[in-house]
Amino acid sequence: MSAAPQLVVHRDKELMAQAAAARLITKVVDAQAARGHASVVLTGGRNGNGLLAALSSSPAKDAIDWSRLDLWWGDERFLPDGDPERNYTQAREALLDSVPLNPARVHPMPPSDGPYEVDAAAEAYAAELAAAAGPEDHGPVPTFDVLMLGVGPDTHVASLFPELPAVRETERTVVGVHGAPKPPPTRVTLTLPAIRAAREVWLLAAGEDKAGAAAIALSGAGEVQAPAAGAYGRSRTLWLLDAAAASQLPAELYRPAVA
Ligand SMILES: O=C(O)[C@H](O)[C@@H](O)[C@H](O)[C@H](O)COP(=O)(O)O
Repeated sequence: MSAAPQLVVHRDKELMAQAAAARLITKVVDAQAARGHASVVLTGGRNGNGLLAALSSSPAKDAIDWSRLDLWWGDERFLPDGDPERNYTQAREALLDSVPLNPARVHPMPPSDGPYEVDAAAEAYAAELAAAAGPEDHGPVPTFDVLMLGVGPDTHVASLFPELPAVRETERTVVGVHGAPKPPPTRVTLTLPAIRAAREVWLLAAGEDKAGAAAIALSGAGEVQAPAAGAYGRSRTLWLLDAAAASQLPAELYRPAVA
């Protein structure tokens, strides 16, 4: 488990998206220089897609060798392929369709109109992760360089919602979710053990509606009641917030600059 979470607070959500995109470019470029490739887990939602859109418009984006980038997803809404509400569809629109990725290295979670019902889809994705893991990895999941998570106002991350079965999973790396409080109700999600295989976990929280969730998750809440509290990386856990989302943090965690 990494040390205590690090916090970076930006002026507003637009700057947070731009700065997080720049941070991701640097992280991927460094990983590719060090290991010849990089592995990133994307997240859905406004903050996650905002980061991808900011990256798409960054003049530095082609410092990344897109052909040597592995992309995975932290969760997916279990909908038909191409559905505009799928995280994969939204990531393609925000960035992926405009960069020269190697399709063999892009790993969307299965859609609902494929060969699997949701629990089998989760098993299939777990098998894909296990097949990509090597002897140097920690369990049946590749060691992701960066795993990004949007944070819900109820402190959910990926599709791990407070008190529901998925957040309590300690063995499987991917599970199906039934009855999610955030529509659509049926989803596929990485579990906390899979999330914790990442070198770095970045939690994205911008907007007033995330202030309570950030305060709860960063003030010692348990992971079942506050899943974001259980999301940490092997070497780093980084919260990327804007001032609005940081507005309820205890002073010992974040002291706003005097205006
Ligand atoms: O499928 C999803 O909806 C996302 O993966 C979900 O985990 C999202 O990241 C959070 O709900 C935050 O979403 P916002 O950034 O839109 O608040």
